[in-house]
Amino acid sequence: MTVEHSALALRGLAKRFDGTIAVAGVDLDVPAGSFYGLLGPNGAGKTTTLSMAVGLLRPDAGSAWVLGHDVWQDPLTAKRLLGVMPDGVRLFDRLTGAELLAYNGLLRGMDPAVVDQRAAELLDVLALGDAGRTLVVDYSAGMKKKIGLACALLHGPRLLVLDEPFEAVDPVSAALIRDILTRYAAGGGTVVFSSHVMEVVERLCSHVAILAGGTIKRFGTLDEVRGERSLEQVFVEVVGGRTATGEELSWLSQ
Ligand SMILES: Nc1ncnc2c1ncn2[C@@H]1O[C@H](COP(=O)(O)OP(=O)(O)OP(=O)(O)O)[C@@H](O)[C@H]1O
Repeated sequence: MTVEHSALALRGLAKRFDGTIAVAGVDLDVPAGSFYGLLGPNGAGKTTTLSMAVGLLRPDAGSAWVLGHDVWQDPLTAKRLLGVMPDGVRLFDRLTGAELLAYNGLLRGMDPAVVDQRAAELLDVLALGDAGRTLVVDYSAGMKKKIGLACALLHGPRLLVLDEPFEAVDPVSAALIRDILTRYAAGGGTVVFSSHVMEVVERLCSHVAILAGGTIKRFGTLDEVRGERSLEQVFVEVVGGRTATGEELSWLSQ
């Protein structure tokens, strides 16, 4: 697949922090219209890869393109097409949800009337309308994920990149986020998200990549990657999980 035909294309992305190689040369093509899950254990390099892919962290080497636009050479065009929910949801959190959405929309140069209308709809659909004057800093973890998603969706991006959107989210909010993402993808949008949760990835994704030790170990459609097995089995095999022998921690038995 060529860079022009992918919603997101990564070539040779690499990043080192002091002595640690966080990402060791990632190539990936995310087809337009796909729902792409990036799986990996803690420390695999998911956040670092996605941050470089969306223009938040400058790579040591490599390039990223959003719908054919180079994220680092032409960031304005790429970022217009892109909605991002970063890890840890770095938000301006001394604002209410409505204020935060207004701030985001106006920063993007959107018409204030459109921002107001979309913000009200997003707050309503994401069940954040009742939060009223509550500041985002006082939101629960799940509410912060939802307002982060609302900020990412506000300008109607063609590609959504979400870092751990389901982490620390209760089942009701998770179902809501899933529904919104499914609708977004059905409407022609492309979603890339990182996760440790196999069940969510298996349920939602058309494509999956497994990242470990800073490189992509497997990628393809969900069926190509898991074959006859469960995604969890493939993941554990690829990542090299440790199996308990039963002899450790014997002092835990009464
Ligand atoms: N700012 C930083 N400074 C130093 N080391 C970092 C920094 N960011 C990430 N690393 C290191 O790079 C590696 C990859 O981290 P990264 O956060 O990308 O992994 P991850 O797959 O997102 O992990 P998790 O699932 O735990 O969030 C880790 O070894 C991490 O300690």
